[in-house]
Amino acid sequence: MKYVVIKCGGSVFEQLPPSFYQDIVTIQKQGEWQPIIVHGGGPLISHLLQQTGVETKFVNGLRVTTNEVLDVVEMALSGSINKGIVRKLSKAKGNAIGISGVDGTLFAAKPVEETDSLGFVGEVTNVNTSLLESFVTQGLIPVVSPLGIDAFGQRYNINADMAASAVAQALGAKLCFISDIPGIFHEVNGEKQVFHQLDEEKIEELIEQKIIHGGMIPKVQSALSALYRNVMEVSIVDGTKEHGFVDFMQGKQIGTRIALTQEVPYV
Ligand SMILES: Nc1ncnc2c1ncn2[C@@H]1O[C@H](COP(=O)(O)OP(=O)(O)O)[C@@H](O)[C@H]1O
Ligand SMILES: CC(=O)N[C@@H](CCC(=O)OP(=O)(O)O)C(=O)O
Repeated sequence: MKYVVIKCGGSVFEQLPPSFYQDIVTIQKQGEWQPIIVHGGGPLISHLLQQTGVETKFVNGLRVTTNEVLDVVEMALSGSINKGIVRKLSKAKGNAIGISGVDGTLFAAKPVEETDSLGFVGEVTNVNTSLLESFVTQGLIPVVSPLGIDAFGQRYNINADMAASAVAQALGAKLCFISDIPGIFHEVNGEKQVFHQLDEEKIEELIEQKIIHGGMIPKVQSALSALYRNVMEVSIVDGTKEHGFVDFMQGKQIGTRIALTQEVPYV
């Protein structure tokens, strides 16, 4: 079975055309590629936290997550957003199942390395691929919210780009990040110029120059770790454009494609 993991960013939900969901259903029904959606929802989480008067802070694109924040993250991602996507796919005559990474230990998780100052921010240590495969075998499109769980039942908030990358790595899938920008760009004389292709060296340079910043940092890092481990193709695609996902599937030049120039050290 060939899989394509589609990561839908919270930044773009409101702007996605109905054709986006129809295209996913069409690809699934054609049968060659099985879509799996992993979604974010950062803006809704921030909005709800603001409404409840809880402070929210990001470090290198990752949200500092206390237990209080976790409650809101779970409610927003595994509730409202996850079920909203399932309904939209259903409206597009698709059959989807919405689950969180906690269900069936889809995402076994541990605290992210580097720092413990991020609180309950996790990274995926294992993906329960047989669970995903069993849904797909039944003709369902999995829609996954990025929370994980450890052996002690502790839940973690996982950046959705990192979660999508982990799924793509586990399945050897293609990976498509759907976001609200035309691709990774820099500004030249006030005009946005999109990089159509980037490799690991250029990405490092752009992060150092702060041209890549904020939420784009975990996205490019997730893209690179996917390419180092088993993922054949990664692009960042503009979800606001009609049929961007189909163009990606057809290998057209669209958004920013990330590709390695150096040899993959291991697969
Ligand atoms: N060089 C860059 N090119 C494009 N977007 C960038 C760049 N650097 C930072 N960004 C930011 O990254 C955002 C996309 O990441 P994020 O907010 O996490 O979105 P999503 O919810 O789609 O994952 C863009 O909206 C933009 O503000
Ligand atoms: C640890 C961490 O930062 N988790 C993210 C999870 C949601 C997410 O990644 O949403 P987007 O894809 O819309 O950015 C957060 O709390 O915002």
